[in-house]
Amino acid sequence: MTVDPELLIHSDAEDLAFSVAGRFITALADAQSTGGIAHVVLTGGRVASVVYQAVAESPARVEVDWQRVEFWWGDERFLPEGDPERNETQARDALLSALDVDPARVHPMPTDTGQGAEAAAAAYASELEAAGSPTFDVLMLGVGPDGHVASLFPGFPQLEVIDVAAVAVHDSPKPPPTRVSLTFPLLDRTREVWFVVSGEDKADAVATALAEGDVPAAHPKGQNRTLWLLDEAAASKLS
Ligand SMILES: O=C(O)[C@H](O)[C@@H](O)[C@H](O)[C@H](O)COP(=O)(O)O
Repeated sequence: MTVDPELLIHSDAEDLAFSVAGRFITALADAQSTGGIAHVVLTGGRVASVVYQAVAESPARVEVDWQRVEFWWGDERFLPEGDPERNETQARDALLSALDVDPARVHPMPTDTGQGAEAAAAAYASELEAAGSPTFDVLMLGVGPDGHVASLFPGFPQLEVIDVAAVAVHDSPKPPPTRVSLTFPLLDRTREVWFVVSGEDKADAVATALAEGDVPAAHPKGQNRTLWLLDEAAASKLS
């Protein structure tokens, strides 16, 4: 059963980032209090990076046992290890390096070692299965101006894929061109889906998605909650 989206609108990008950081810490602490291990799915992009920084700098981070958090990614730019453009690199620099995480519980999508993005996607699907195909506690998503989420872009065939957990994406309209992404069924295998969106350039995509229009961001729904965590600029086209 999925529930209607909830909107929380913040004055600006900084207020949004600090609010999401606090919510993130609380959600992980709550998940640990009931289930022991918390599973979270990270996203890429500028807004996410600011949120990660705010988490890393928050005094409240001590509320979470970071050794008992499993970190997954919703998508990845398919690049060599350590490439600054990888979502993994961004998350390690802004968040993970500041926390006492268990390296065995950090699951980046494969780097480009010449094996191809299809093999990387299959390997990630296998890693998720080997981990017991967990339901994620929190899945964070940025939203593109075109309404993409993760690396699921409007009009791309990956939007229709429901029989595998992860797919390769080529010719992405957002560089770099080759990516790996979770599919919609995996994005929905989540207790709480959070869309974290800032900026006027996203306002049309936000309004279209919330009106159940034809954009990828209209699809992901949490099993318990779907939160749209916005700043006023991103919410400016909502009636
Ligand atoms: O690999 C990526 O770029 C992200 O996963 C992508 O889905 C991102 O979250 C959105 O494009 C929003 O990015 P911004 O926050 O930078 O606008």
